[in-house]
Amino acid sequence: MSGGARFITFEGIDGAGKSSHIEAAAEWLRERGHQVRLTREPGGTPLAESLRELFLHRPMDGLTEALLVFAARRDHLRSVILPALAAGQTVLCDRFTDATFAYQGAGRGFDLAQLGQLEAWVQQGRDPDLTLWFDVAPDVAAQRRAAAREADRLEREDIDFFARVRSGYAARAAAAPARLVRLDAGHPIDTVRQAVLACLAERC
Ligand SMILES: Nc1ncnc2c1ncn2[C@@H]1O[C@H](COP(=O)(O)OP(=O)(O)OP(=O)(O)O)[C@@H](O)[C@H]1O
Ligand SMILES: Cc1cn([C@H]2C[C@H](O)[C@@H](COP(=O)(O)O)O2)c(=O)[nH]c1=O
Repeated sequence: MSGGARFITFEGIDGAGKSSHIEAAAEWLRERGHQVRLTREPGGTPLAESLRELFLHRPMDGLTEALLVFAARRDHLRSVILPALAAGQTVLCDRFTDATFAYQGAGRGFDLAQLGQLEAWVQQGRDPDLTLWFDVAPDVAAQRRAAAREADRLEREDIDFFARVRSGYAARAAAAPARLVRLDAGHPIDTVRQAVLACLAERC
């Protein structure tokens, strides 16, 4: 195993296709000697999974959303992510704090400086080493979601909301270009998978 990125997050608007690629990424890394821990946000611990259920299905405002995801993240970090990294594992996480800036920040209009304070307080500098941002047009993502499943509370938001969330990801990518890699998720799924594996080959 080479000594590259070990905390890797997968991001994008709902329906971009990121979850479709995490298992293949894990398999590719395992074949190269990594011990892989797969997890997700909100969630990843019993407490955080309980918060996820509330988050996805109960009505609440943007501040409550932000506080809930950071509470879940605190439990997830201390119980799962940090111990796994300390044990030398590679952590693949389906969403992390970029999602909070994109959804609660750009999507809901929550104050970005306040989100930055929560980020610093909860993470104490532990950012992902690498983030794969699956970028796709909101109308394409909406078609994929409609064909795949029933919408949860967030997925019932309109196209304008997802356009703002997408712009939130673009802003995060512009602010951290060495960490956040944009993949064009509008391509066919096999093409996207090749791009994911090429990125891992370069960075892990
Ligand atoms: N490149 C692609 N082209 C066409 N369909 C795709 C592509 N990638 C994924 N899909 C399909 O789109 C649907 C949504 O994919 P997936 O659940 O991976 O998205 P997601 O970004 O993880 O969404 P969410 O974050 O809301 O869970 C699935 O039915 C999946 O098979
Ligand atoms: C971490 C995080 C997530 N969200 C939103 C994004 C999605 O709509 C859901 C999670 O569903 P998924 O199918 O597991 O992707 O939660 C958010 O708004 N803020 C966050 O910080």
